[in-house]
Amino acid sequence: MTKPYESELHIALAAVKQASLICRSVQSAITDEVLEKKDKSPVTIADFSSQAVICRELLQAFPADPVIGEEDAAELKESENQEFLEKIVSELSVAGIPDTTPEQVCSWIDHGGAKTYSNRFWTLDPIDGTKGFLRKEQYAVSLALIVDGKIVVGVLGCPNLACPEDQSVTGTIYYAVAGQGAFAMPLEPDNSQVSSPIHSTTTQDFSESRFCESVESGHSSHGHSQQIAAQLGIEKDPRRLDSQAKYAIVGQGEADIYMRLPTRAGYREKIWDHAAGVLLVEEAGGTVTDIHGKPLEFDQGYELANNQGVIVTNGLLHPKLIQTLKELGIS
Ligand SMILES: Nc1ncnc2c1ncn2[C@@H]1O[C@H](COP(=O)(O)O)[C@@H](O)[C@H]1OP(=O)(O)O
Ligand SMILES: [Mg+2]
Ligand SMILES: [Mg+2]
Ligand SMILES: [Mg+2]
Repeated sequence: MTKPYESELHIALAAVKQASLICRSVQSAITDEVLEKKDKSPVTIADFSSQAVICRELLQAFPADPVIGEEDAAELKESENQEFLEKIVSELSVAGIPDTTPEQVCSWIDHGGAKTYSNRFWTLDPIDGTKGFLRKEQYAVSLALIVDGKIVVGVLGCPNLACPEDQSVTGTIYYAVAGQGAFAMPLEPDNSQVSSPIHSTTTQDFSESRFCESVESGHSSHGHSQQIAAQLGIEKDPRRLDSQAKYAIVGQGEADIYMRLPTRAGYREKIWDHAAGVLLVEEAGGTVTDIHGKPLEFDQGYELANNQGVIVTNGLLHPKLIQTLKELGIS
């Protein structure tokens, strides 16, 4: 008997793996090849290459499924970016992807251009933590399937994160299917037999807990997290790392808490920055809400329009943390 979403998981794992290996190869060679987006954030050859290969796989396997991805090919089609596009095409062709013409690559990328909610869709962040990628630190390739507003499959490729089972191996793929648990396996070699379950911690005492947060103080208020830590008696130094790798760190019990505290009231989190990570942590035994303690709503389009910030814990620490945010006037 097949398990629910078995074929979706199989395709998602293969796609994220392929993209993660391409990102890894671009990262080892990267110089200063960055395009600045309209919101001034960076995007690289690897972001576009990753979105292209994952959308190509999804298009072949599930042609009717929309993909709400972070990137689109509009800027790549501008003549001044022709050389940049050529580099993406060449990266994909070196990786053995057939039919790589500039037009085909743009059309794969634009397959990820859906922006509105539907009852079954994928959401994709081809590189989450592009700034971490450029610093040669942490980043993640993140893909999730959402059905009727619920995250049912989540796959997170973390090419620079040590494998929980064997710290000498760098590069881990995490995955979860709703109701089936959360797992980690090495990105290489290709052997899905070696996947092992991950679990969040059972820490109940804040003085023994560790939290993680973004490296970027513009993405999450470090001042507020320090205030919360002082109030709750958290003594350990926070771990700062880029991307949804933070969800993996809580999911595998290396930290008890991940705080993402709004820096400005108007910012709305994007679904592709959270979906895979949320399912991973929930299936590992943890809890995810916004700063008000409300569940994240993945049926609002490409943004978490009804939520502010994100709080992730092992579950046990959740109520007190949410209460403290309120008491300190942060939520
Ligand atoms: N003001 C902001 N608040 C929260 N997250 C942000 C903000 N600006 C950008 N981001 C997103 O944070 C993610 C990186 O997370 P982290 O800081 O935890 O590594 C990126 O996906 C980035 O989006 P984008 O990909 O558009 O740059
Ligand atoms: Mg992102
Ligand atoms: Mg991204
Ligand atoms: Mg980005």
